[in-house]
Amino acid sequence: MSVAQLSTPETGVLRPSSGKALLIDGKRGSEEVLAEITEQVRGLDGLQPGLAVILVGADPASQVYVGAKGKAAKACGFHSVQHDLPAESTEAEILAVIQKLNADPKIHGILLQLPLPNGADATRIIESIAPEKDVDGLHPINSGLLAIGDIERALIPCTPAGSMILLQKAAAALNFKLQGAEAVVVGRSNLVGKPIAQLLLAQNATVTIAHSRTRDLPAVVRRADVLIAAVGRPEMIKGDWIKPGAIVIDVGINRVPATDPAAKSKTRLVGDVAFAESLDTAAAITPVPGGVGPMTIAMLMSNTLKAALRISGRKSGH
Ligand SMILES: Nc1nc2c(c(=O)[nH]1)N[C@@H](CN(C=O)c1ccc(C(=O)N[C@@H](CCC(=O)O)C(=O)O)cc1)CN2
Repeated sequence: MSVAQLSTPETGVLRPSSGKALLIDGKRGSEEVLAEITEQVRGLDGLQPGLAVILVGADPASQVYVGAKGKAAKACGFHSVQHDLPAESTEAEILAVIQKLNADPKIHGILLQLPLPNGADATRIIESIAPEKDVDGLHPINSGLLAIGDIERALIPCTPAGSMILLQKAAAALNFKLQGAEAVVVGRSNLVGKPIAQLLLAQNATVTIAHSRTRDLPAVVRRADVLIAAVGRPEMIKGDWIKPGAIVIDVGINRVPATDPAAKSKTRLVGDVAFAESLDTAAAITPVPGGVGPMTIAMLMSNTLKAALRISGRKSGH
């Protein structure tokens, strides 16, 4: 099924030709966000938002994502820089780059692409980023603001922020109330699971965070009016786990071998949810690719603009 063919200009929520779930179009959602940012930047007299992305090592997927971030930044009219560091860089070397960027008045947003090579821990490096330039929203100051519900002041991690926009679009299209809804988040990462749980709480949803040690995960998922799948395991959540009428936001982006031997690529992307199996049960679902992924990059631009406006004193915050 081709998502592009099914696009409806009004909502960005698409009706597929088979099954009954609406498809939530993240590509379209991201284009809307990026167009709005580009427009705002044109009107910023004498202020050019600046984004710096640090890539340590040469992971091919990370190289693609970092490249896409730079391209989006330039398309929005931002000043964009990329720092490529060797995989064997020491923590002190990465910290030295961050210190320079913290002090650089042309840079308003700093992002360390994750994961670091060889599973290295990024905690101390992230903590060295000036909180007002932490456009990934991972510094403890920003996660703390989110945890206390101060969403206005926090810089919010990009994937959760983008997921919430798609969820709200689907809820509006279905006349579905998030307030009081049972939301289940599968995955407890600092990048996605925990922040998205906080954002759902802020919408007055009743939130459960499930994870690899959760007892009877299928039963927990079956309670979900809103399901956020962020486990990073290809198609782990089966169609018969989905509650009829649920809104499903699939954050997983997993590369698996292609099933069609005639396919151009030897691999294909799938989410954490068995998509085809879920179409008849869910009320709305994000596809992979073309769902949450593109929103991640759009929300990074949104955070960079927000940071630039605050740092330059044009908007309050922090
Ligand atoms: N510091 C960070 N590191 C990582 C983040 C992050 O938010 N901050 N998120 C992911 C990777 N990521 C951005 O960094 C990202 C992943 C996927 C996409 C995307 O648009 N995916 C497309 C498919 C692309 C493809 O063909 O491979 C889609 O889903 O349609 C954008 C950004 C981990 N690291």
